[in-house]
Amino acid sequence: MKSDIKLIDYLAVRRSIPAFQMCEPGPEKAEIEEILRLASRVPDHGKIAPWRFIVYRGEQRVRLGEELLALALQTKPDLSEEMIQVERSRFTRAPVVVAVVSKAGPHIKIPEWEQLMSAGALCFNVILAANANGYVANWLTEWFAYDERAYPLLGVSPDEKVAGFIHIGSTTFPAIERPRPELADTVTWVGGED
Ligand SMILES: Cc1cc2nc3c(=O)[nH]c(=O)nc-3n(C[C@H](O)[C@H](O)[C@H](O)COP(=O)(O)O)c2cc1C
Repeated sequence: MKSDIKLIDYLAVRRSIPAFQMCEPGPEKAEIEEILRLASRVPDHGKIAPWRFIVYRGEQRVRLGEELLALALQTKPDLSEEMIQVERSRFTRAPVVVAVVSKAGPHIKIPEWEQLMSAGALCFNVILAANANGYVANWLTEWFAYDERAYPLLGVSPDEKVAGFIHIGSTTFPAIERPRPELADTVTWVGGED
């Protein structure tokens, strides 16, 4: 169900819901397309779209969990039973997982850093667009975002980077407020302090 909360009220309370607190339903294909279309309206210096999406849905998420578990066992053969279940369920906690993949690289005009930041902004915009469509979301990376052995399984090329796996679904858990930084600790005023 689409949210009609006022933007300023939304921003005042916005929170992620952890992936392990998610459940069905997730967005259908047409809703996912709407979420990704809205999210793509992100600042992008040079209009080069240095990123792309991979959408993981359905039974393929089970396969991915098993393959990630096999990789995790290669690294640590004595994984506890609890961690085996954690690895297995990496892609099944949420009904839909969207990878935001950065294609940043050398460009005649646009610094690579700016291309990476656009991918980060895109991750957050996927969260906003999912929330606007009535779903909760969570931006995770986890070990396999940084392990190139996992890239072929995930459909990521060796010259790409994973900016985030955005988990999208529903929840029965309330969003609990968390501490936020004090402005005094994060803002430097240059003139006009009073
Ligand atoms: C780039 C990035 C990667 C993250 N990766 C993880 C992760 O792998 N595991 C985790 O528990 N949280 C991770 N987080 C934090 C979660 O997104 C967390 O739920 C979120 O920061 C909660 O804040 P919010 O409620 O204000 O959105 C990551 C955050 C960012 C920005």
